[in-house]
Amino acid sequence: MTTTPKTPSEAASSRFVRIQDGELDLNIHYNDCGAGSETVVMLHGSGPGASGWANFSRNIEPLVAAGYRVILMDCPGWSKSDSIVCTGSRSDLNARVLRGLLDALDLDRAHLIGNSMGGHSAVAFALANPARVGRLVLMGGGSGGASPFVPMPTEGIKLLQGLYREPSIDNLKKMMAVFVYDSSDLTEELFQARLDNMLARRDHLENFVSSLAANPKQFPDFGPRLAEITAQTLIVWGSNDRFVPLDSGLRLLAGIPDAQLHVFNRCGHWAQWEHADKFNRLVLDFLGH
Ligand SMILES: O=C(O)/C=C/C(=O)/C=C/C=C(\O)C(=O)O
Repeated sequence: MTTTPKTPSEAASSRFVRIQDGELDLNIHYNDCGAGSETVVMLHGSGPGASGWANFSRNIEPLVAAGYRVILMDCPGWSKSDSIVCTGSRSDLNARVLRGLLDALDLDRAHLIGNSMGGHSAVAFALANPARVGRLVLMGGGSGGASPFVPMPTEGIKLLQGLYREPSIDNLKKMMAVFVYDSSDLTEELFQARLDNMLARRDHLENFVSSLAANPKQFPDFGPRLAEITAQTLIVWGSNDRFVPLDSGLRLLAGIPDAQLHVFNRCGHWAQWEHADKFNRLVLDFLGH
């Protein structure tokens, strides 16, 4: 009889690692779930109060049950990881930290699933460490750069930056209303958890604002380098994404040689949450399970 691997709780899977690389010396938090010969790393988005565990709450269990080891890395400046002012490319900073984490865990290679900033960071990692990437899944992100169709910064990013500057429940609700297609799915419990996460780390909020002031373009445009990506790539987007518009996904599709794009209607910036069941099936099929 086979037994389905169980997903541990956040507390039971919570770990820290110290990453030292050149001028970087950071205590980084991650969750380590499941066991398997293949590892999937999930990288969260850049919203205030985001974390790997919160961004991927609907996706961890199916991957663990399918036999993957799932690692959720909290990027520097989010959740229980150390805070930082980032004056250069945040995508590349996160990629360096991820390389340090994989080294510390003795992992040569992993599949990467990145949401928004996590997608930008996954692409930065794939460009710098091509041999260490299995397959790439990019949702609502993968490269910075301007949209020819939508005013930039987008309405969602303006609300996100406003929330960093004035972290209040009203500003959180304003941002979340634009974040997903159907905001009736958002519960008071979810708002409260997110607000608690934000307010628990005011240093992260202040450092994000200082980072933006020092360098408004935290996520560089990888457009000219996308053809270098050798990993098979699944791009997933919501057609109603008001944070990072769908044409960014089309640019990734045009640039990454071995890529496919799946677009959900009635979906905003959180495809892995808004269409979790279909998203999980897509990803498991793409990864080969
Ligand atoms: O500015 C960008 O290109 C990226 C924006 C984000 O990463 C926004 C992400 C928001 C979340 O995923 C969140 O959970 O708040």
